[in-house]
Amino acid sequence: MMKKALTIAGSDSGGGAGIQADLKTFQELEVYGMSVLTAVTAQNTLGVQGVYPLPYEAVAKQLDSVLVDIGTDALKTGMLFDSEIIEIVAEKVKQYQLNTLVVDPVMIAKGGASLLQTEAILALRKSLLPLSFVTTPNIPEAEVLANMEITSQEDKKEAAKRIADFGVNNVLIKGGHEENADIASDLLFDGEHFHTFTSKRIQTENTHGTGCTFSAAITAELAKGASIFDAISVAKAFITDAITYDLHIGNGHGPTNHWAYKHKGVLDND
Ligand SMILES: Nc1ncnc2c1ncn2[C@@H]1O[C@H](COP(=O)(O)OP(=O)(O)OP(=O)(O)O)[C@@H](O)[C@H]1O
Ligand SMILES: Cc1ncc(COP(=O)(O)O)c(N)n1
Repeated sequence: MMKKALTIAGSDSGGGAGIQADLKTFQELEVYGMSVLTAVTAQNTLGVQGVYPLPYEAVAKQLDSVLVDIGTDALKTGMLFDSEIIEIVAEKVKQYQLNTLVVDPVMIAKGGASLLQTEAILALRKSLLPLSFVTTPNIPEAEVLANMEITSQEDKKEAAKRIADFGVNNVLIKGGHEENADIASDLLFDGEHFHTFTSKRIQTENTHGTGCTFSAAITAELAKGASIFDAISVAKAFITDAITYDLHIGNGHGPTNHWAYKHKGVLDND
């Protein structure tokens, strides 16, 4: 039977990040994709022109509709906007006993627009992280969650441990923002050991939606029953291909190519 994955996130009208990136990734990795919208953004490759949160009732109702009838094998969160939405999601995760929760703690879009109110950090730490199987902060997000600066590999390890202390089983700190490195290296702390997942760093402006796509790929693989290690390995290959075959769409930071992982052969022959 086809496995199911749910994303709880914001809409990116430009199609590169948010709900749209998640559903494209679920489709490519062959799981049945479902979505609960938290907010609509007016967004393109140049930035975010508007943010419109949905009524709280709409978020709760979408969750009930999906979970009462269809259920899910894994779920992820992206843009959650404020603490009230975080509390609703946490309640529903408990109510429906959902164990395979991936929290991508989206805070700020590339151009600087806020996708999470500052007051919501506490709710993220106290209510959602303790219910999570894995969280995938980038470096600035890890700094906020762990309440420390990260300037070295040792700092990264310390931040991962501090975030794990909130009660999340696996912490994966992504290295996409280490722009001076010649590799893109992500650090996993599984509560006991550290592992790194590394690829070459690709020189491109077209990295809109990398974080969303990466966490969606992890979610899809977990839904299919993969271990955390195998899920991250596939997701790393998926995002590396998606960035390698980036799309030159729009006039700013273009999106990645969700099609590339499974269709490299066709793209190479183009
Ligand atoms: N230029 C790059 N070359 C190769 N891999 C990259 C590059 N940029 C990011 N990645 C990889 O993409 C994944 C997402 O990481 P990143 O740190 O960019 O997430 P993010 O900051 O949440 O995304 P965004 O920058 O889109 O908000 C990670 O596996 C990271 O290593
Ligand atoms: C609706 C929405 N959600 C999330 C992101 C962050 O995207 P990313 O960190 O993957 O670039 C975004 N730009 N828009």
